[in-house]
Amino acid sequence: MRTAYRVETVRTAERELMARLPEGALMQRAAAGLAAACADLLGRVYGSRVVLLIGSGDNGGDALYAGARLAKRGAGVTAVLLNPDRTHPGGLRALRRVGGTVVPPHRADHALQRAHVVVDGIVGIGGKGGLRPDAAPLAELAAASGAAVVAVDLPSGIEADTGEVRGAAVRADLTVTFGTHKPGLLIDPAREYAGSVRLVDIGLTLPADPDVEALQHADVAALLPHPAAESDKYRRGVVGIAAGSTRYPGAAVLAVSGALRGGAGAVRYVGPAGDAVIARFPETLVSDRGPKHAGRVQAWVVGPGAGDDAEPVAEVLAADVPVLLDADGLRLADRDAVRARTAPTLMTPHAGEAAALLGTSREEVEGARLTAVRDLARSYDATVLLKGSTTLVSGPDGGTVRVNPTGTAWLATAGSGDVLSGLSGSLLAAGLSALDAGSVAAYLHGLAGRYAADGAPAGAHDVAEAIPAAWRDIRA
Ligand SMILES: NC(=O)C1=CN([C@@H]2O[C@H](COP(=O)(O)OP(=O)(O)OC[C@H]3O[C@@H](n4cnc5c(N)ncnc54)[C@H](OP(=O)(O)O)[C@@H]3O)[C@@H](O)[C@H]2O)[C@@H](O)CC1
Ligand SMILES: [K+]
Repeated sequence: MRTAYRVETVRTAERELMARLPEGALMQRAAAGLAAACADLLGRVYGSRVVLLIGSGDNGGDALYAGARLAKRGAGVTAVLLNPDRTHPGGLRALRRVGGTVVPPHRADHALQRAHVVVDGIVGIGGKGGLRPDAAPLAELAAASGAAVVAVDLPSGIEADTGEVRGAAVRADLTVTFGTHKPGLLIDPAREYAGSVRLVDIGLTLPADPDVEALQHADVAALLPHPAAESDKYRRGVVGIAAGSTRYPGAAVLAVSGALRGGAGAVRYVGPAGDAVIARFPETLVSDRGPKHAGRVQAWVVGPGAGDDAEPVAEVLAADVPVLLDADGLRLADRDAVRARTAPTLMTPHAGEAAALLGTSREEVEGARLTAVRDLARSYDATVLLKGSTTLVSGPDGGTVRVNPTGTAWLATAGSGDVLSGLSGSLLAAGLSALDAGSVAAYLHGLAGRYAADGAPAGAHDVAEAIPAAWRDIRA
């Protein structure tokens, strides 16, 4: 599991550790890790040219000490001081002692143009808002220089706690972060600014519950349902799919295609697209009566391509089994009926649907995904999976939020959400909690999307067909 903690928690852990260590020890650990990462990037340190962008806090201190370590190994190091009077004094002394040079911001251009690596020590977890006017031009020069940009702790200008980007920010190729990931390094739009992320262990002791976590292969492998010897189809779970319409029969077919690959023992389809479903997947149990009379299921999926009929949504919400609400189902569901449910509910909106439910704009949701997913989960007392560039899953309490690490831009294709809802519903029927079903489905779906695309466009049905390969790889 990859975990991320917000700034307040990092600060507390930092204070506890600092009290037990000699002064400055923590910063030296950070600087050593940072210098090692820069050295790896440079390949050959001796004779290389490194430019440090230095703000007035400890983030700048880390960069200066790392610069001193590189200068000791023969790099030419130039520090650009944004605020000479408030520069970390020990770091500056260390750099000067080994021959590092210092220039003011208006003379940074020349050094930046010749740099191999630019180290962004403008601001770290002490920052608020986008870069200030004195720092923003340096970020632009760094981006234009062609040098590799290494962010110290996080790219300056992003919001560490939320992944928001509220103004100018540094675009890094590599971020060297200390003690723990910060939520902003895992969540878009900020994640895009971080490049690849390297974690340096500085010995922090962190609480059990992170703010954000990302499942890794081994976590998903442990959660995937596995049939026992005595399993029959009912014990493995039956998932009911109430989806599709005469206008959109394809949504039903795609949701069923996802459901068939999600571990449930059987898929029951209810709705007007039964003929299309049977033609493609003869193993489906098709019913032409409403969800209430369709027979027993262990979980329902309602909504993909369903049109305007609110009746099946209401019937499904009244069932005492886990329910997944997607697409039209989200629009047609009565909020109080969702809140009144005792069995788990999993809602799977994309940003536009989430915005409609929250009464805000799509841009607002995309810019503040972590806040949006938590707000929606609390407001509906449901688990919410917010689809998008970084898919997030929040439980009803808005506590630890899962971020999916396998997403790919190729998944932004028509019908891909229908496959995801069928897959998630199948995992719900197989007995996973709503949080696990949503995050495991997103993980498999993302991986399947990568396999299906393999560098070229792929349709939603290709993604569904690649799910078994993703599943096998995770279990391997
Ligand atoms: N935690 C740990 O365990 C460890 C932490 N360590 C390191 O310490 C870092 C935190 O250091 P920190 O607390 O000194 O704050 P930091 O990020 O340097 O920023 C403060 C300065 O930035 C300024 N500023 C603010 N907003 C700005 C903006 N938008 N644009 C431009 N400037 C802005 C602000 O200005 P002011 O408001 O004071 O005028 C103030 O001067 C942390 O990220 C890590 O690198 C490691 O050494 C060891 C282990
Ligand atoms: K930084």
